[in-house]
Amino acid sequence: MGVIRVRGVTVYYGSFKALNTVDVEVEAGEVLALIGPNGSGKTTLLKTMCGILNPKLGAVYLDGKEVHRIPKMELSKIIGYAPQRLEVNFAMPVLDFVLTGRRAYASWDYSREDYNISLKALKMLRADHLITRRLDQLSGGELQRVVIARALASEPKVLLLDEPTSSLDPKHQIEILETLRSLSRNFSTTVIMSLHDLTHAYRYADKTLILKDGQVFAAGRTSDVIREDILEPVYGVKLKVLKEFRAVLPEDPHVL
Ligand SMILES: Nc1ncnc2c1ncn2[C@@H]1O[C@H](COP(=O)(O)OP(=O)(O)OP(=O)(O)O)[C@@H](O)[C@H]1O
Repeated sequence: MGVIRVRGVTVYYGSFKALNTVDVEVEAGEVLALIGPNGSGKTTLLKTMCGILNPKLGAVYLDGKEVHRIPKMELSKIIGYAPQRLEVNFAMPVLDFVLTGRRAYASWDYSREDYNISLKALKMLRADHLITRRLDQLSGGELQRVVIARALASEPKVLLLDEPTSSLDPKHQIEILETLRSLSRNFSTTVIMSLHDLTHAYRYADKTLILKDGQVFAAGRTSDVIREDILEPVYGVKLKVLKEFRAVLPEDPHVL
């Protein structure tokens, strides 16, 4: 459970083609990094994978079933999505918000188990001290951890995360990436995340997909894809892949 196959997916916003015949396969328990410049289609691909957007051509399959044919409630138990931007009532208390990740399980009210699982998700994200706060009282990084906790609260087989580390300090970045990796290794959770930090992709992803202008520029095992000759034409900057540190850095033009 948790196998994702994206086949020939083409997505339009009006007449603009945001994704063009994208193919990718992710096995259960794998971590896939989606990388590429701003506007290359990462968010669009994540939203298509979780059924928010409909492809004009092609399809996304989850364990062999077309995602758009799976009833929304059933799908929300299998796929957890942590968006980059939230569209919610920001006056909502943190715990109530995380509990919405359990909506598909609740009958008419949340059970003790729903509360316990939500609290466990907040603990995993080191955010349980925030349960009495409201969303509008949180810092950017605190809110980001709470949003990821909600995605975890549905105990999904597939986790889709849109730039999960973008607002976090280095310690919380590493903690979240380690948590995601341990979910993949220990519970076979499939993790698909868009990232701008190429070092994070290099260190934490089994596979990497590079998007450029809505098309797959390169895809495969991360060590085969994170290469200077592949990344430089995508980003249009000189980059150094430091294998011994498993890091990717822009070259400093001021160092001769
Ligand atoms: N609702 C929309 N209507 C029209 N165009 C859109 C919409 N959402 C995104 N786009 C366009 O589709 C393209 C892909 O956007 P997307 O958000 O998927 O890129 P991204 O790779 O996630 O970018 P970023 O790294 O900046 O978050 C961009 O050119 C964007 O302007």
